[in-house]
Amino acid sequence: MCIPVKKDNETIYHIYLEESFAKLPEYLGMLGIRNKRLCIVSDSIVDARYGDEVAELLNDRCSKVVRFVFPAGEEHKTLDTVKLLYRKLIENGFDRNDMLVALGGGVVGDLTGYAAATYLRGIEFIQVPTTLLSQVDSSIGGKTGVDFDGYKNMVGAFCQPKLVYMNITALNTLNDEQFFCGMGEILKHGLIKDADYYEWVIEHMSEISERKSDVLKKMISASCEIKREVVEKDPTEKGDRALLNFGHTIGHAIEKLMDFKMLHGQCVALGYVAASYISYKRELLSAEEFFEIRDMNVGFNLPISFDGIDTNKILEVTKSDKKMEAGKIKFILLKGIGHAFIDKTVTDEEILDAVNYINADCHIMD
Ligand SMILES: NC(=O)c1ccc[n+]([C@@H]2O[C@H](COP(=O)([O-])OP(=O)(O)OC[C@H]3O[C@@H](n4cnc5c(N)ncnc54)[C@H](O)[C@@H]3O)[C@@H](O)[C@H]2O)c1
Ligand SMILES: O=C(O)C(=O)C[C@@H](O)[C@H](O)[C@H](O)COP(=O)(O)O
Ligand SMILES: [Zn+2]
Repeated sequence: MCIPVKKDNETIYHIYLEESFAKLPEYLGMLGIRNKRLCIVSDSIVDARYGDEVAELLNDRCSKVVRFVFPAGEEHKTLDTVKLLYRKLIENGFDRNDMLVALGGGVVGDLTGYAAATYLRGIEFIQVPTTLLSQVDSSIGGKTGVDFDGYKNMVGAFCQPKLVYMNITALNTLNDEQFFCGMGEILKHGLIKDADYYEWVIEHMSEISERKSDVLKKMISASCEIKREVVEKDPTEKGDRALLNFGHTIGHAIEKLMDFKMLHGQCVALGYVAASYISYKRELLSAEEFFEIRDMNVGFNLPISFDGIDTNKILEVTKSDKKMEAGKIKFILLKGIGHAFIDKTVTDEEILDAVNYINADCHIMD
């Protein structure tokens, strides 16, 4: 399956859904990519599983393959890691014609994309996403970047990949916690844009949890389509791309304050329960809709509460995220399932109330 992503009516890259890595050289060939130096960037876990296989496949296609591997985990999505990658590229004589290959989850993809955007003022890169989250979300749309002082994605650039190649069989080696993280962004896609898709995902909960490949294929391609449509219309987040940030305003604050012990997809899922709570209190969501959103997190092994962080601290960090405009937080709310909108009128009291709702230490959840 192939999904073209366009800019000004021209295809700028394709997203391929495959069942192995085998076709990667062929698609690179179709892009005219040959005799370049390639640097495969991976974290330690992905490199150990897939690094040799992918390097071997790419060997025939290029003049040199080097590998850059960093320790797995969000805490390594930093400028320090990017610096080590720049050094590796310089040591191996990488010039503007050469290319980076992001083989891994969203951490690898965001970091590699940022290095590609900045090394020699920009070289090409491709995304080979290996987690559910990166296949449905982070590999598409060209948001690249790293965290800074624990603040999420504070340093970054928009930089589009030349190709997104996903091997969905790689999802079989993901552990359950990481697999269900991807469901946070998938449920988000349904909640902000497509009520029918949201209901379809819920109806297929057991097949998804069992990782039935036909169902996963349908779900991944549907989510990729939703993300494609949003980023094509607004590639640099001047407007409606911000809808993809549903759940992230509070989610990013929790992620930081938990020192990345809670995973991105889990924090997003918690963040959208809080945002949905605000929507419910404003009577934009019915009680039935709100409780369905909350309870589906349980169904997909996603959290509905956290503990150990002060609610006021979350409000403070929320206000340091990127989504501030003229002192107001750009909040994403729902007006019914499938319809998200940007709202700049959410008050501190509403945020505190919503965060208290998901804060297990406040014991107000029924
Ligand atoms: N750029 C964007 O648009 C965008 C969108 C969503 C999320 N993100 C970012 O993505 C990151 C989260 O991505 P993630 O959830 O993929 O996390 P991740 O990259 O940390 O990967 C999760 C874990 O799974 C391991 N792993 C990866 N593929 C595997 C496989 N096939 N088998 C076994 N283990 C595997 C990794 O080594 C890692 O330990 C966050 O930094 C988030 O901010 C970016
Ligand atoms: O692609 C986007 O745009 C998104 O917002 C997707 C999010 O899932 C992703 O986590 C993104 O990195 C968050 O963007 P940020 O600008 O708030 O860092
Ligand atoms: Zn996200």
